[in-house]
Amino acid sequence: MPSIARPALVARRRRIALVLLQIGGPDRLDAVGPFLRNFFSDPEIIRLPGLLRAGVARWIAHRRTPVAREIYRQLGGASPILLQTRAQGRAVAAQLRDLGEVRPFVAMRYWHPFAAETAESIRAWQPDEIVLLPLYPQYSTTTTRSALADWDVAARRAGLVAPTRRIGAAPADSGFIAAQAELIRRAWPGDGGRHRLLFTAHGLPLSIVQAGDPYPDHVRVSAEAVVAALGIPDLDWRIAFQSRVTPQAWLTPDTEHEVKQAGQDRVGLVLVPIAFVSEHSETLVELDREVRAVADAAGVPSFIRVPTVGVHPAYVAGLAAQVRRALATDLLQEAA
Ligand SMILES: C=CC1=C(C)c2cc3[nH]c(cc4nc(cc5[nH]c(cc1n2)c(C)c5CCC(=O)O)C(CCC(=O)O)=C4C)c(C)c3C=C
Ligand SMILES: [Fe+2]
Ligand SMILES: [Fe+2]
Repeated sequence: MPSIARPALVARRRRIALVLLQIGGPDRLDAVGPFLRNFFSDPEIIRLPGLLRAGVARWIAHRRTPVAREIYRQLGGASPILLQTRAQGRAVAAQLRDLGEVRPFVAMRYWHPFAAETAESIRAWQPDEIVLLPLYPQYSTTTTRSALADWDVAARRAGLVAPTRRIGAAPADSGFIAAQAELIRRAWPGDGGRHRLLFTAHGLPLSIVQAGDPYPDHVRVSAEAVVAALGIPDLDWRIAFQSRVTPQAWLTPDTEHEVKQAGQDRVGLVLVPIAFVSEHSETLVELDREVRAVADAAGVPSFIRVPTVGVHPAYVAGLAAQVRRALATDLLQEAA
């Protein structure tokens, strides 16, 4: 018997676009210059009026380009951040299948895929709802607020009309903390020597902190939650800040300073990159090569760098739970 085509009676499943927001990184060496110009043109990063900012951005980017090119050359010419962010998106979406068709998208702040490109792809897919998930455990005006503002412009230009929910920072999210603590336990040396746990977070110019940025407080909240989860009696732990890239005063203590201090104190170091959730130039080059070389020169007896949470099941489960909570929130309530 020939089969007879039947009209589709199945209701269309709820379509949810899950948008992961991240910094982004150059995908080839020639992209390093334009990537840095985008970085320093962000009004949240260089807080000067338009024309002046454009000039300063070009100047700082020009000065930084040779250093950054060398960093990305050591990574094989490109940042691995996009591949990892995509893997995180797939992992979170896979936990949300019962909600409907959840499709992960990535919008990067300073390199492709830009928010404008992602917003166009989302418009073509016509979701019923959109959830914005900034991949910054600690809120900063320079990261979270900048990414959300960038998204808003892109979404308006693309004519996105689907209801949109945004997930806030969760520096003590139980999944993030459990994942980080588990990775530390796994890396902790069993040699009986003296060790110091050093939480290292991306730094911030002091002027931005003095203008009210809550980032250093959030970093402390994350570190204290991890220390509590570890439950190691008399644990020697500290927080430091890395990645100073402009001549202004930045948050202290500086990571390299703390590494030299560990050399003087003759304690081994276990470094935890607490503000990054994937591997990229800041971890693979700055920590694993540059900071490690400082530790060797300072006579630090042992140096261990804990991996970032990546697609750790506890972290992914924590993110999925945040998405569920956001979707269950009344949009009016969210706007309030
Ligand atoms: C004034 C400059 C910068 C501020 C403020 C800043 C804040 C900030 N950044 C991250 C996370 C990442 N930054 C990364 C690289 C990077 N950051 C800056 C400058 C500032 N960041 C530059 C110029 C660069 C490029 C690399 C370099 O020149 O050293 C990255 C890695 C990107 C990649 O390689 O894929 C991340 C991630 C946070 C969390 C943060 C504020 C809290
Ligand atoms: Fe940065
Ligand atoms: Fe850096």
